[in-house]
Amino acid sequence: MISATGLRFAYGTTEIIRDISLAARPGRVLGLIGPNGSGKTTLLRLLHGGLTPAAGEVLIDDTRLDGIDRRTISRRIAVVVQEAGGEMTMTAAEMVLLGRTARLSGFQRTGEGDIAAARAALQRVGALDLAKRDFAGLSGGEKQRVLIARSLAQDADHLLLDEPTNHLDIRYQHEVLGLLRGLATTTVVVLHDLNLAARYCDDVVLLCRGEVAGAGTVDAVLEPDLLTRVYGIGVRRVDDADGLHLFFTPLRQEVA
Ligand SMILES: Nc1ncnc2c1ncn2[C@@H]1O[C@H](COP(=O)(O)OP(=O)(O)OP(=O)(O)O)[C@@H](O)[C@H]1O
Repeated sequence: MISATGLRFAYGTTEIIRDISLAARPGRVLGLIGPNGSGKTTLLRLLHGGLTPAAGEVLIDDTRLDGIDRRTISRRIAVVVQEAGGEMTMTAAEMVLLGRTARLSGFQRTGEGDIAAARAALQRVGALDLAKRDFAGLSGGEKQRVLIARSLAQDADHLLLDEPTNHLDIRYQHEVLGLLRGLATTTVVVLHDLNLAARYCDDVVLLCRGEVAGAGTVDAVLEPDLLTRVYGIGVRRVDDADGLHLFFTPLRQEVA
């Protein structure tokens, strides 16, 4: 479980996160949604210790995050962030193996079991055929799947992902999010696509200018009036046997 209470964070004098509290539970997917610049990435970084809050606290299974050493954090929390991996010279399989390294202690080296786990993770994201390819030479979507495989190989009990569907084609968007949905981990995912959030998240936190504009189940938060207020776009919602679906229409602009 990941819980945060009264989080505040500022870049310089500009407060970006204003008194945010949330709870993410094992076996559930919590979506962080909200307009550009509303603070989703900043909040995600606060949740894995990439940034330190000015106030408030983050608990990982009842232990304060700032009291857990870096090594334990990197074993227990797997993170998939935007543009990770850079131009490092390694194969896709080696990139995924890095997820296993986080689990090893001291002078332990990766062994047969780690290689098998890395292969299994690549297979789960449909990327086993990329194993021997140079990571830097992969397409954006291929890299993204390899990085998700790395986080799965880590076998952490907490999984945080920043826009994991970025660069993925429509099939892999659904496959990857469907895969996340089936995990026993505590999963927190930043998503822009509200229909994907509707389908694959259990709960969502809707951010607006660094504050929580709505939090709860997908059904409760993805309400047209609230979404129109936060995003400034017309929203129509249709609920059917397949779940809830949102349709968007630009609001008419008043021209001065
Ligand atoms: N390193 C930084 N220094 C100064 N301001 C920053 C920095 N990183 C982010 N910000 C600002 O903090 C605010 C929140 O950014 P953040 O990336 O958390 O938003 P977001 O909701 O993830 O946005 P997006 O949907 O566009 O990815 C934005 O106004 C952004 O310009």
